Amino acid sequence: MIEIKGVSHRFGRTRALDDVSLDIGEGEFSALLGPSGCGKTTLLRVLAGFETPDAGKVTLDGEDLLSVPPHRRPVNLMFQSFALFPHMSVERNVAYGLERERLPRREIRERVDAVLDTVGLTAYARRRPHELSGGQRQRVALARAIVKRPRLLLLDEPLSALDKQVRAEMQLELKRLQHEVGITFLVVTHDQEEAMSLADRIAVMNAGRIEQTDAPVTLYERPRTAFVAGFVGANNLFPGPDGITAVRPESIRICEGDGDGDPDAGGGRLTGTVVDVSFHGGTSHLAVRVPDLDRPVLVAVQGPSRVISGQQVSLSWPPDAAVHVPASTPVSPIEGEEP
Ligand SMILES: Nc1ncnc2c1ncn2[C@@H]1O[C@H](COP(=O)(O)OP(=O)(O)OP(=O)(O)O)[C@@H](O)[C@H]1O
Repeated sequence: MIEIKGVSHRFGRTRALDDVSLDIGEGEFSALLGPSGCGKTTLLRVLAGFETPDAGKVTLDGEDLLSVPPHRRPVNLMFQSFALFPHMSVERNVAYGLERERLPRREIRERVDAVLDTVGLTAYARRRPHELSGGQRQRVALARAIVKRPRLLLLDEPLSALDKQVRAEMQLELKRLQHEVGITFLVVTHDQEEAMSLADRIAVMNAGRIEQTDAPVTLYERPRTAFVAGFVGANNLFPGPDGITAVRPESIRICEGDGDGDPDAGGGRLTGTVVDVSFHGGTSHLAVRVPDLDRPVLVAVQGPSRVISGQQVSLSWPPDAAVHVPASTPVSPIEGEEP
């Protein structure tokens, strides 16, 4: 549906977008994932029409989108801050965009009622934003974005203002909604767990570039760059002569002592000292300091850990647990500057 091809954009010497290409299919739930400042918001702004890129093309169903003014694009951007009108009731907030389009009153009424029902806010239609919880305000913002029936809904860090529990609820809600309304969603987040739980496909961005676009499981199991391996989920990155070997914490077996005779060894083996153990309910996380490695090795085990801090342990993993990625040269988003 949407094709982004070779889009680049600079702010002064900052390369906010550097030759970005991405296809988004109809009805897909995609995510742009990357650290702060990597260009995610700039790409959304390009799609919404608030920024004109220096180079590249964007098409919607094969037609140029960049020459279409923002208010004529079938694209809606939902902001981080929700930007609700404080003096208007929930239903007026939701109706506002349709009133501006001068739609017949009856149609506005019907569409607003239907969308409030979809987001579960019918009982709150007369309230003002300050009389709502954070999660409810989030739903109003969503209702307002969906009621206009855009082809593409862009969501910039949609859940960042919510506390952890409401966030988890709203993640489920967002997925259900997307399914129900059949609108194509593109969400921006710097939270990899959120991207993994929401999206069918994730584009991982780093310094203005997309490093890999894949389904969450593929990104996790087959990262193609060291950045993706380190950013998507916890990982151990071991430098080697011809690249980096990435081994997930849950793939590492831990044995007390030097581990002689461990039948699983074959991928790799290291010995070290446990420096931290933390219990997370279903799993425990251990940090093991290994001579010659800058960072402790992370190990995840099921349930409580039998091993305690200060103990000598051996770590091993089977050959198929190791993913080899090229040692990427770090890139700087600032033109001409050393990273
Ligand atoms: N209007 C602007 N003028 C100058 N530089 C800008 C402007 N907007 C963004 N930038 C720079 O462009 C780069 C990309 O910014 P962008 O807002 O797209 O990042 P982001 O990935 O959305 O970050 P965050 O997660 O922190 O919102 C950053 O280095 C930022 O400082």
